[in-house]
Amino acid sequence: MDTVVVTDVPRAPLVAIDRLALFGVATVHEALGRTGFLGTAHRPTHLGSRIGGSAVTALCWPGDNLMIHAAVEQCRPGDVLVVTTTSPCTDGMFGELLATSLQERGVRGLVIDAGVRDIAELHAIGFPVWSRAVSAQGTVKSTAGAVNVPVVVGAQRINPGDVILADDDGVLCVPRDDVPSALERAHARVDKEEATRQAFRDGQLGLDRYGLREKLAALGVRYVTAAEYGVR
Ligand SMILES: O=C([O-])CC(=O)C(=O)O
Ligand SMILES: [Mg+2]
Repeated sequence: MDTVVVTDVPRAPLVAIDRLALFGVATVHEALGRTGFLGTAHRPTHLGSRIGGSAVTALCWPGDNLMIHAAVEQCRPGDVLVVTTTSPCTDGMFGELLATSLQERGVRGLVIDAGVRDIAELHAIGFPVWSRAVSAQGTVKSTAGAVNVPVVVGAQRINPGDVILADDDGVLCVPRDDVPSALERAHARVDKEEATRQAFRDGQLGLDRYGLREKLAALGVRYVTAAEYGVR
């Protein structure tokens, strides 16, 4: 591993990130052809939070948060810190003190492929975290790692400067170059969903709206009465 701290990573424009974040994780994931989702392991400490920001990455040794401290210095307003470890770890590598430091730098939240602690205090200061675990287990500050190198979290490779979206549905990575097309496609999807929502309110069924009756027939699904099926 290169033990480096990479500075001055390019970011997407904040106005574009903010617009994308409003759509939410599920919509942007669908708009991108169902890509970018980190998986189900990262759960929010604060239900109801929805954030978007540019990734600053920290690659740490398990049980060692030295590189989180190094990463804090690289954070700018509108960033999201993404922390992972060189081997699996659930220790509470991050808590309210680090969150206070990140908040002071305008960071919007943390995604950590390890544990977090001080949950009550994180709630009190309003700093949202998506983590693999909650754990009081403390850590040391001893081993060199890296800041702002590409990392893999869950199923995704995250490059520093990629856009991270996070809400109650989980965490999504949008490659920085894909932000303009993601915005366009998310808009189109929202318009389509609004038309579908109205149709459902008006009583139309998904079976008819999506042409699924024909699909069921083609798949050989038969309709039988309860009596025919032997239901009393
Ligand atoms: O200090 C640590 O190692 C983690 C923590 O609890 C905090 O940031 O408040
Ligand atoms: Mg603490």
